[in-house]
Amino acid sequence: MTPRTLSDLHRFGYLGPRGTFTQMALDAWDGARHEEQVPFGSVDAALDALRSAEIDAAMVPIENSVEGGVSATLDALATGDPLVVIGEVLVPVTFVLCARAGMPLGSVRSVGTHPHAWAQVRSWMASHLPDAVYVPTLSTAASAAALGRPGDVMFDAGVCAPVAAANEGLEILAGDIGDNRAAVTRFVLVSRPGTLPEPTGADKTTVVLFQRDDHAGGLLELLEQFAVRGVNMTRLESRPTGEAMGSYCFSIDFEGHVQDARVGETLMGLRRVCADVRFLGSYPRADGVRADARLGTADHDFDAARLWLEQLRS
Ligand SMILES: O=C(O)C(=O)Cc1ccccc1
Repeated sequence: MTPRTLSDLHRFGYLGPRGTFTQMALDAWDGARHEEQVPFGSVDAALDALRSAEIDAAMVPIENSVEGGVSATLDALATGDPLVVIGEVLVPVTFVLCARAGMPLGSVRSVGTHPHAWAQVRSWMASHLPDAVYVPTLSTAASAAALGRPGDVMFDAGVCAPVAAANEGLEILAGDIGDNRAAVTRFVLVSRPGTLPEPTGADKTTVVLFQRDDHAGGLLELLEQFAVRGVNMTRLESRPTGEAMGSYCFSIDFEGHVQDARVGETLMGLRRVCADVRFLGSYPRADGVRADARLGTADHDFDAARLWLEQLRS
């Protein structure tokens, strides 16, 4: 199979509608700015469209600096037909409270937004609208779109990005209502296997690990595969597999590219001790931070050790 390159991607799906933070991430991705952008109502819908080749790539939220992992994305990537991450984008998030014209802040009884946005404005809501009922929506921009449509809506106000409120001609009741001004969300660009970005020296790799069985030291056994090869992890989450109570898999990001010797050795070690290792891609880091190979873990150290062993054997 000829490997696809990033320039072969032309139809980009994203968690919509227009005005989501995910669309901002897609706009920030150079290769997508002048290509077709297709909004989807949910992360699952976007990833299903990718699996059925309706689109070439999909931008989805994966992690927030305040709220942690986006379970819908982590679970959709851990199961089903394989997909791979080919890039990441970091977007600072700023929330506004908006409503149809003529709705004073004091009359707001219910607020619609995405669960991750709600979690990030909880303190502001507790002090300004303590009795407001929360109504979950599929995205932040979906709450603004509902308020912008004629007819009844399920809530009085929405929490979204300023651009989503402007798109729908809504009034801003309060700006910058996030509890943590430094909140950043990480989005990943996902494609089908066959696209593997070249190593840059500042890369990340994502895997999901499924253990063989539950035993004392089982997690340690996985972690030591990274430790002994000097591979630094940047995210570790356990997610239920859904098979039985207490059955978990581990979703892990770590520094390095599958082409790096220490990453290759780590993956082989994991393959030996796990029931299954799902490779979810190697891709350039959004922050460009280069990984420092600890003494004895650079590519040439592994090459020299292999040569030494070959000499012993001959
Ligand atoms: O709903 C959106 O706008 C999204 O892109 C998902 C999301 C929600 C809250 C914070 C960051 C991303």
